[in-house]
Order: sequence, then structure tokens, then C-alpha cells
Amino acid sequence: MAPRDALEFPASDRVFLEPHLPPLDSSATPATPSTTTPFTTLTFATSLDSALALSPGTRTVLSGAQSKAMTHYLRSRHDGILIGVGTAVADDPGLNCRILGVSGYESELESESQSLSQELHGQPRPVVIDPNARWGFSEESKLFQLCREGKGRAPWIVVTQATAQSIPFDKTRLLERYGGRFITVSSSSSDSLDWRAILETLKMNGLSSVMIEGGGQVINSLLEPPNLGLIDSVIVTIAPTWLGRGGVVVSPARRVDEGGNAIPAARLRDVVWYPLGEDVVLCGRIGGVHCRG
Ligand SMILES: NC(=O)c1ccc[n+]([C@@H]2O[C@H](COP(=O)([O-])OP(=O)(O)OC[C@H]3O[C@@H](n4cnc5c(N)ncnc54)[C@H](OP(=O)(O)O)[C@@H]3O)[C@@H](O)[C@H]2O)c1
Ligand SMILES: Nc1nc(=O)c(N)c(NC[C@H](O)[C@H](O)[C@H](O)COP(=O)(O)O)[nH]1
Repeated sequence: MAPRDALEFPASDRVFLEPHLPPLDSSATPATPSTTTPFTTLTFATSLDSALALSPGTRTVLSGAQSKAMTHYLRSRHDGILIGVGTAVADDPGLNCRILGVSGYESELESESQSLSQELHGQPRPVVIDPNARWGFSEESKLFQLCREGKGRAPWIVVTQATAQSIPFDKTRLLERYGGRFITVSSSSSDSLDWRAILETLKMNGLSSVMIEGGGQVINSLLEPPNLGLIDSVIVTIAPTWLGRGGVVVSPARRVDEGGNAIPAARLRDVVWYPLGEDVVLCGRIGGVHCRG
């Protein structure tokens, strides 16, 4: 019997997503040739007033059942799933995939035929951007509970070189005991990490595709001109609600042209809208500026 919390996302609802997803065979050439960074999908759920959560440090469920199942399907199609430490602290997330059929969520028949070699198939590698290693994870953290149950992978935690020198040994030991590790990335300034350097490091460590789920700071910094070209695909769930002021909002920094006139920060092209339950899912690619290596 499949676990009670296994999710189902019908094949008929997967078709519209396909052109916006990493190629199934990661050795196949992606839409825009790039050798140094993974296929990168920016995906999140937002309200009608562009909020991710009711207030900073809190978790707000925006996605309905069908769009939540879609997000888990996206997780099964990416090697890595990336969040900022703000989300790790606020949400205590599982960051695993609960689609029926992936490791830990097989139907009885599947689990019998599952060979060891396919251990944790369909489960993405969680990645937490935590330059100062301030995430107070423990054995009780949801991520590690899921690891113990064979339902998810342990995280890679991205820190600065300076921070790497001073991480308490017991933290490193706990992480490595579950198969996770700290990864250092050279910082562009005191504790701000360059997104190209982060993504190149993940690719060098074997991740051919990464979905970035947030939170606010992460999304807003990726929507700034120097980083726009790093994003291959954008998939946004829009929920029919206004969360009101004071929430965690997606609204990148203002952009001006040479004449100092305000211009849109970014725009999508190849846009598709797809209703899922009461939500609607928007897919597209970043238009205009492309500054790939
Ligand atoms: N609706 C959704 O789809 C969704 C998705 C994700 C999260 N959320 C919500 O969003 C909220 C969290 O968002 P948030 O803005 O507070 O936090 P966040 O974006 O998750 O994390 C921000 C922190 O991550 C680190 N960081 C991010 N980018 C970095 C970079 N390039 N270089 C160095 N450090 C970097 C910094 O840590 P330091 O502060 O240590 O420097 C920064 O303060 C929560 O309420 C969560 O529930 C909603
Ligand atoms: N698609 C989506 N709809 C939402 O309503 C919502 N709040 C998130 N939030 C994304 C964020 O990354 C959360 O931390 C993870 O969704 C945690 O969820 P899991 O424990 O991994 O299921 N994402």
C-alpha cells in the first residue's frame, strides 16, 4: 500500500509543463546551450498581491491540492531543490518528492521490484543557501526525519569559505552521517554569494538541473539583471487570494534605463497559463536579457 501522503499528478496535466522542464535525459542539449550551470527553474506559489507568505518567518499554504502535486512532480524532474536559509528556518521543510512511484512512495508492487541500484530515485538533493551557517538543524528537523524513513536525501548546505572554517564539528558530523555536506562557494562580498558561482558549483558536484523554490530574498535577487540569464524556466502557481500588506513579497529591485526612466524589471516570453483546481499555473522563459556564459 503506497504511503498515505503519496501524491498523484495525472499524465494529462504533465503535458503543458514538458517544454518548460529539464530534458529527461540530462545529457541531451538544453534549450540554451550552457555548459557551466545546471538547467535552472525558478518556481514558487504566490498570491494575487505577489506574496509568498503572510508575514516573514511564517509558512503560508497557498497551493491547492493539484498545484501542490504539480510542485512535487517538478521535484521529481530536477536533480536539486534550492531554498534560502530564511525558508529553512521559517518552514522546517521536507524538500522531498512525494509523487507516487518515487523512492519512499512506491506502491507495494513497485517497492518489491525496486532494485537497490535505484535507491532514492526521483528524490531531489535539497540545497540550502546559508552563508553564515545559521540554520539550527537537528535530528528532529523534517528533512532528517524523511532521510531516516528513506523518503528523501540529506541537504547540501552552501556556506562562505570564511564560515566553513568555524562550523561546529557536531553539525558537520550530523550532516555527513545522513549523507549531506557543507559546500563552500567563493563570496562576491562579505556574505553575499554570486549566483553563477553557486550554480556552477552545484553543476560541478553533479546536479544537471535545479529548481529554486524561494524564499523572497532568493527570488528577488535572481530577478535582478546580472542573474536573469541564469534562469532557464519560470513556473509560478497563482492562488486566488490576497494576503495583504506585511507579507513576504516577490517584487525585484526597480530598474531604470540609460535615461534614468523606470523600466520593467523582467518579462516572460513563451507564456502558457494552465488552470489547476482554483489556482492557475504560469510557465514562461525570461525574455530580453540573456547573459549566459
Ligand atoms: N510560497 C512559496 O512558494 C514560498 C517558497 C519559499 C519560501 N516561502 C516563504 O518565504 C519566506 C522566506 O523568505 P525570506 O526572504 O525570508 O528568506 P529566503 O529567501 O529563503 O532566505 C534568505 C537568506 O538566504 C541567504 N541568501 C540568499 N541568497 C543569498 C546569496 N546570493 N548569497 C548569500 N546568502 C544568500 C541569506 O542568509 P543570511 O541572512 O544568513 O545572510 C538571506 O538572508 C518564508 O515565509 C517562507 O515560508 C514561500
Ligand atoms: N508550491 C508551494 N506552495 C505553497 O503554498 C508554499 N507555501 C510553498 N512553499 C515552498 C517552500 O519551499 C516550502 O518550504 C516547501 O514547500 C516546504 O514544503 P515541504 O515540507 O517540502 O513539502 N510552495
